[in-house]
Amino acid sequence: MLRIAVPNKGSLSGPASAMLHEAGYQQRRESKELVIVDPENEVEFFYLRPRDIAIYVSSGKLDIGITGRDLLIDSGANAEEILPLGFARSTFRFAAKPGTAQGLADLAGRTVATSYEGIVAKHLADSGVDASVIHLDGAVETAIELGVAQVIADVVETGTSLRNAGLEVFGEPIMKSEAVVIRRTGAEADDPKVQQFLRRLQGVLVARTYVMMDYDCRAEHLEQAVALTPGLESPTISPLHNEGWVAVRSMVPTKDAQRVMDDLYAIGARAILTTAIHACRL
Ligand SMILES: Nc1ncnc2c1ncn2[C@@H]1O[C@H](COP(=O)(O)OP(=O)(O)OP(=O)(O)O)[C@@H](O)[C@H]1O
Ligand SMILES: O=P(O)(O)OC[C@H]1O[C@H](OP(=O)(O)OP(=O)(O)O)[C@H](O)[C@@H]1O
Ligand SMILES: [Mg+2]
Repeated sequence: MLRIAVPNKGSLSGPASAMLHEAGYQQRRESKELVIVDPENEVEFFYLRPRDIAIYVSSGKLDIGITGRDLLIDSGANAEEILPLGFARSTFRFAAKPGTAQGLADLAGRTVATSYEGIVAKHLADSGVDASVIHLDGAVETAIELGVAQVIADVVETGTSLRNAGLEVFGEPIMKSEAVVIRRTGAEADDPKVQQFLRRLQGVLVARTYVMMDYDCRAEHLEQAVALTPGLESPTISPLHNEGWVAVRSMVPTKDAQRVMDDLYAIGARAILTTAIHACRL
């Protein structure tokens, strides 16, 4: 049975369970459940604190886990990212009161408050900056107002939390993060159970990213049309009863679908339809 760690709280928890559910796996029904078995899919899910997941996976007791890239790196655990999942996207940045710091050099001799001590200490050491780091569990934005630190390093998504605290980011982003699937570094790469699990999640990612597009066009416009809708491999072309016309079927990135439909219409394509993809294996 494949043993998988799933975040039990915070920004990663809901979207991770939703993705697993979409991939056909059973998920827990209430938030107090710690472990569930999905016998049909031969998988056991362990609901763990997001910060602990890399540690469990690196110990080899669990085969794979879902966590944040920033949490994985911060943990320093012997685990590696094998599939980015596209949710819980954020950047990790320094911030301070406006006008008090412009770049890394301004950190020298100051105190940085953060929940991600591992990332910050390494970044400072790599940059040769001598600053102190103080660990706080959360709500680090308040540390400056309360005089515990002059600078913070924290997760930034919309920037609302920083704005509310009267702070501004400075310097280059320290890293970009999103939810990722991880496994123990050096674990057997082609374990068929792991590969099947990854294919299912990749199927969800594709279903979320693409729509299926169908349309009819005149044969003489086919090359132009196909250039607009090249698909993943190559589009399917079928003859129509009306001579000189063909039907085309191709996968199109959802974000481009409306523009592609306009462009197809402009070259004379008609009956242009898009439909959602619910699941797929590439
Ligand atoms: N506002 C946010 N937007 C996007 N991703 C976020 C946000 N806050 C945290 N994350 C991401 O979630 C992961 C942290 O999960 P964790 O559960 O520790 O924190 P949280 O979501 O802030 O929850 P909490 O602090 O309530 O426990 C990290 O990968 C982080 O980048
Ligand atoms: O840029 P934003 O959209 O405001 O999002 C970023 C904020 O979200 C998270 O905080 P959370 O609400 O989880 O509280 P925490 O600081 O206690 O973790 C993170 O720690 C930032 O504070
Ligand atoms: Mg948080």
